[in-house]
Amino acid sequence: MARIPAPVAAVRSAVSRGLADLPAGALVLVACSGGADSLALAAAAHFVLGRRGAAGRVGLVTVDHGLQEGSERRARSVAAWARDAGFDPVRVSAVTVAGLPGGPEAAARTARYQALEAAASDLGAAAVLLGHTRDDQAETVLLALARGAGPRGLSGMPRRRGVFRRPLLDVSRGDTRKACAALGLAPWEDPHNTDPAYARARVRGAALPALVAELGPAVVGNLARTAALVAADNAALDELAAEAHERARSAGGLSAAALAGLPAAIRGRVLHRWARELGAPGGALAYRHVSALDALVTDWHGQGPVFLPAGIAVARRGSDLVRVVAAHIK
Ligand SMILES: Nc1ncnc2c1ncn2[C@@H]1O[C@H](COP(=O)(O)OP(=O)(O)OP(=O)(O)O)[C@@H](O)[C@H]1O
Repeated sequence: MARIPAPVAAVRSAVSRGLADLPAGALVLVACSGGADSLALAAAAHFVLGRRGAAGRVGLVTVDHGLQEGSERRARSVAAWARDAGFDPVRVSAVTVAGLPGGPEAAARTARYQALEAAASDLGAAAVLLGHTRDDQAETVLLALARGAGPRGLSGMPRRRGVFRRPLLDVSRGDTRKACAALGLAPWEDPHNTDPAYARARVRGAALPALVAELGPAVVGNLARTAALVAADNAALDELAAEAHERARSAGGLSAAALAGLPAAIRGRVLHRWARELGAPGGALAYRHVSALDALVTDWHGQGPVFLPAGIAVARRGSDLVRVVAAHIK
């Protein structure tokens, strides 16, 4: 029997581990752009679930963002390959990106995840697989470090969230490419991946290779491992903060005395949670907002209210932090 090339085996075993808990007969969808990562993922999911016989069901969804010349053709050709290869069901989801908030990259991502979630729910899928690799995770961590993101950003992409799973977070991009080559699959090259207009493309093309050249190839895996370690710490601190938040509630808002006794890492999280609860949107709530709230607790000298995004104001009244409306601000 011919030996299975090592990169093919690496991708298959990662997928097999990532799907081990799924019940027999559950439908798994692969989110496939046609790029090397998700093509290798699709081939591996097909193999792994195929071995389960009638108990393994694997479909494929490809999203047409309609942003690039030829995107419809690409989506059709990924779908045609999938049907030939035996994926069932196969769906092309066309989305409208214009009008969604954020830059073009963020808007495309939002539209894509919505379409994938909708496909999972229409088709009754138990999981949607994404092809993010160890290299993608390392890039995410580096970008998060560079913009001063806290532990939430440094946690990188989760292995699972809702219906989504990322079974390739321990597999290198080199291996997904080699797996495609070994299987005779010709991946689509996304021009955005090398377009220097995108920060991620510059990290991929220049920043991370420079770190690897200076510090050695282990940097990529080490950055990805940092994400996993920080994610575990962060989850534990979030849980402690949720409990501390309940204890710090007072009739009017939050008790400054209860907050003052907390470690800074927990206090900051409680203040962040409370600001979200008051209606401040997560994306707009920044470090400086939470720091200003914190100063109402730890550096109280009669300062005025703190203004949060979405027109929310918080002031200290006696020993409490309370939400105030503009008319009551003195
Ligand atoms: N147009 C699309 N249709 C379906 N799934 C997509 C699409 N674009 C991205 N995805 C999913 O999101 C994952 C991450 O995509 P992204 O473009 O950020 O990274 P990538 O490393 O270039 O992935 P790939 O090599 O698979 O294109 C992909 O691996 C795939 O699972």
